[in-house]
Amino acid sequence: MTDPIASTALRATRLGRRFRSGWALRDCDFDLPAGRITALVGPNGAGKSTLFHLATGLLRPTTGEISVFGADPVTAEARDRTAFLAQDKPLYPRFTVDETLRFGRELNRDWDQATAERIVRAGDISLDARVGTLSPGQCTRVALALAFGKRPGLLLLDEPLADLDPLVRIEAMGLVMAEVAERGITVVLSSHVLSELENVCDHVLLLKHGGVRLQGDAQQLCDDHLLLTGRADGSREDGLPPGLGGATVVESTVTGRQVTALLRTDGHPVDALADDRWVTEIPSLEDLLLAYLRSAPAGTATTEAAA
Ligand SMILES: Nc1ncnc2c1ncn2[C@@H]1O[C@H](COP(=O)(O)OP(=O)(O)OP(=O)(O)O)[C@@H](O)[C@H]1O
Repeated sequence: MTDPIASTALRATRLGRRFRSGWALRDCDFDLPAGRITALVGPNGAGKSTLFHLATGLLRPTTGEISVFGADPVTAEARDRTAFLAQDKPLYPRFTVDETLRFGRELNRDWDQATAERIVRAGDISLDARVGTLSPGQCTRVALALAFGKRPGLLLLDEPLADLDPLVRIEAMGLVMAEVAERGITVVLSSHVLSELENVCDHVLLLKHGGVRLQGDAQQLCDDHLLLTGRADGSREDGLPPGLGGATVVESTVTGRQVTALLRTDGHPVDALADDRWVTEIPSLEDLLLAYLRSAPAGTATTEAAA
């Protein structure tokens, strides 16, 4: 039998963090599987950065616990295995690239100089260049070289590509994915660009108002839902037909006479949708995440002005 602790990279139990302004995270329970790429999604202020800071030991929980491969994030064991990259990459502009990598080598016992140099050289960046003279895309590459040079088991990426133009962004994402695939690194990636997550992530953690709203295997979550369109039924306010059985309405929008809805069915057939008035399909990951991000608390419908 697999050891559930060994196969879990990041685990939170009743995790909460309060600031003066209130709770940033509250009562969060989740397990992020090792060797997978998790999309960490949530609206502004949902608590994503707070979660990264708790996972790296930069912040301590107010309540509950968080562990990295079973260890407290402030321990050397956890720190050695974790690399963290945020949008504001903490590089010293006066250092050369070579000095920056030397800094990484001195701070990390298990440093992989060959990988770090390869990542830098692949971007045509001279080791003698001063960091302050590099473009944002080149700085990202150097920051990624530092992160991968650490040989991390867990790579935490807090919107590290947000300031890059689309082409550089695609290139940087390609670099991350190639390195991750080669080494079986666990990744938690936060991004507001949902279309980008679809191709790279196979697990999902969606936060809203400081709580876990959705989590699980990305494909399974899509399979557990139905995207539905059809002519609004007059018998319910949300335009959906009566008799949806055990299905939960995540979001429904009535536009004119048309209703679009996302239902959680957990794979069970819904008889009320069997007739040809309704078109149903498995949602894409982007459709699924958007519906949960937009949705009011369970069961509330939104009605848009008639077109
Ligand atoms: N150091 C801090 N001091 C006080 N409040 C904070 C601090 N850090 C975060 N918060 C508050 O905690 C809440 C969650 O913030 P957090 O930055 O974790 O959200 P986020 O999901 O990363 O948002 P974004 O997508 O905008 O980056 C917000 O209300 C924020 O104002």
